[in-house]
This record gives sequence, structure tokens and C-alpha cells, in this order.
Amino acid sequence: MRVIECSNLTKTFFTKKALNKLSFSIEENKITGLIGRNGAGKTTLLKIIAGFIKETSGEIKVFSEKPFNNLNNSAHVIYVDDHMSFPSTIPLLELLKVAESFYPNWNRDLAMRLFEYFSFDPKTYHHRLSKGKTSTFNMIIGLASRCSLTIFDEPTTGMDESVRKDFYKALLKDYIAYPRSIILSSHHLSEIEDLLEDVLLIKDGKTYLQMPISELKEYAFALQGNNGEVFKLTSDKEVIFKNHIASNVTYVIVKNDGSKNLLQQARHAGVEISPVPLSDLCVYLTNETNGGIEDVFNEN
Ligand SMILES: Nc1ncnc2c1ncn2[C@@H]1O[C@H](COP(=O)(O)OP(=O)(O)OP(=O)(O)O)[C@@H](O)[C@H]1O
Repeated sequence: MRVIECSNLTKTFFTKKALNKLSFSIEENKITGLIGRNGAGKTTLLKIIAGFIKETSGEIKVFSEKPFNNLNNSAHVIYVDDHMSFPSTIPLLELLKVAESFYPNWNRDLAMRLFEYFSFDPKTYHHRLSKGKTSTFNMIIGLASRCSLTIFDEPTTGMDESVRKDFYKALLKDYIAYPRSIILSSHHLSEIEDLLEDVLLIKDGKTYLQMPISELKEYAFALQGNNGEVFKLTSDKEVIFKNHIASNVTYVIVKNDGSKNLLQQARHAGVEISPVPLSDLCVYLTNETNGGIEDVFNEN
């Protein structure tokens, strides 16, 4: 079953097109990574899916309904980010009880275990938490709600490394026990790639690619070696990124077109072939900067 279907989704803020005819769908019970550079439109998309803001044009269906202000969806869809707001007069433990009354699949046991594991003071207030603790508390709400569609928008903001690792472990354990549709937006693809089943990469408010993570791992590879040899091997390939790392050494990332004998030819020519880390690949695929940061410091 498709949990989200959207076609030609567009969102305009004044003159800025945050989403520009974006189309994709998400099947149920998968963890999808939403990846894109700063300003690509991730938060805008997630807020439309959660029903917080309305699209300008195009079609979007979440659980077969239009999401904006949709009460049917609100108990089954949760959007977690570091701006979640809670009443300032209700202590943390009471907030868990309020959440329990709202989300039908809420798991009190999980919420309490996480609350105690992360050493929250039951009597303190949400607005008094540090940045990392705020994200940790919000994450508890997101996990314990066990919503059929759980959206985490940059959920680890401010968390230290050990808490981030704990969060990803908790997310995976709970997902395996209670499969649901999860969208995880993060700038740290390397941290989350082992969790993901699918990747939706967006650029300038449009879908750039959507595929299983296993396919993305095969999407491209890198060659490094003598300029002329690398050029010969890649002249008929789609080049994603190229860098001269020394006067006669070139590093090139090319799209994998499935040709079998390239490996042999490269070995024969003394050119090294290596896989491309997914986080690097997504950066190169969606690069918007002119040249590299080194150019800023070049006087000529
Ligand atoms: N309320 C708003 N008013 C005007 N412009 C907005 C508004 N919200 C978002 N935008 C613009 O829409 C574009 C997409 O923003 P969005 O926050 O969705 O990107 P993002 O991919 O989540 O970025 P980041 O990774 O930096 O958080 C940006 O150019 C942003 O400035």
C-alpha cells in the first residue's frame, strides 16, 4: 500500500518555489531517508505531509487523504523536529500522559523506559531543556507514539554522539518489532545509511532520485590514476565529479552503466577503482556551489 503519493507538488513562498513539481510515492512499512542540500525543500515537504502547511498546487495524498489540517491523519502521523512546542506549564512526565491520550498506538512502557534511560527529571519543563535534551525528549514522543507514519526532521540536532547512536539503535529495534512507515531527514547520511531501505534525494524542490539504498550503493564508482588513462576509461561515461588531485593524477566519479570489463581495463592501466561513500555521492549529485571552497581563498 502507498502511504504517500504526490504528483507535481509545488509550494511557493512569496516568489520562492520551495517545492517545484515534486513527484514521488512511499510504500508502507519502510524507512525512507529524505536527503538534500540546505534549502532543497525537505522541511517544506515534510510539513506538507504532516498537514501543517498547504501546498500551492499539485496533488498530495497521505493515507489516501489530503493531509492539510486533516483530523483523521493527525493521530496516525507524527512530525518530530527540534521546534516541537509543548505547553510550558506541564512537566515532562505529564506531557507523556497527554501524548498517550492523543496517540492510539502509544506505548507507555517504551516511553517510560526511554525517559528513565536518558535520565529526565519528571518535574522539569520542556522549555527548560538543553538543545540535545529537547531533541531526545521529542524523539521519545516520536518513537513511543508508534504512529503509522513517523516523520523525523533532523531529529538529532544538538544530541551528542552517544545519544545519536542510542537513538538510531532504539529506532531500528522498535521498527523491527513494530514496522511502520518512517521518514528520516538528515544531513548525516553516513550515520543513517545502515537504517535506510529507500532514499529520496531532492534538489531545488524536485525529486532528483528515489531508489533502494542497495541500488544507490551501486549507482557510481570512483577512478583514480594517471590523467590520460582515467580520461580514456571515462570518456564514454557520465561523469558526476572530477578533481585533479595532483598535476598528473585525476579522481573521477562516474555513473555505473553496468559495463563489466571496466574493472579489468582499469587494473591493466594501473587505475584504482573504489566505491563512493553515499554521503559524498549525494553531495556531488546535488552540488550547487561554484568550484570548491579552496577557490574562495585563491587570489587569482
Ligand atoms: N515560511 C517561509 N517563507 C519564505 N521562504 C521559506 C519559508 N519556508 C521555507 N522557505 C524557503 O524555501 C526553501 C526550502 O526551505 P526548506 O526549509 O524546506 O529547506 P530544507 O531542505 O529543509 O533546508 P535545510 O536543510 O537547510 O533545513 C528555502 O529557500 C527557504 O528559504
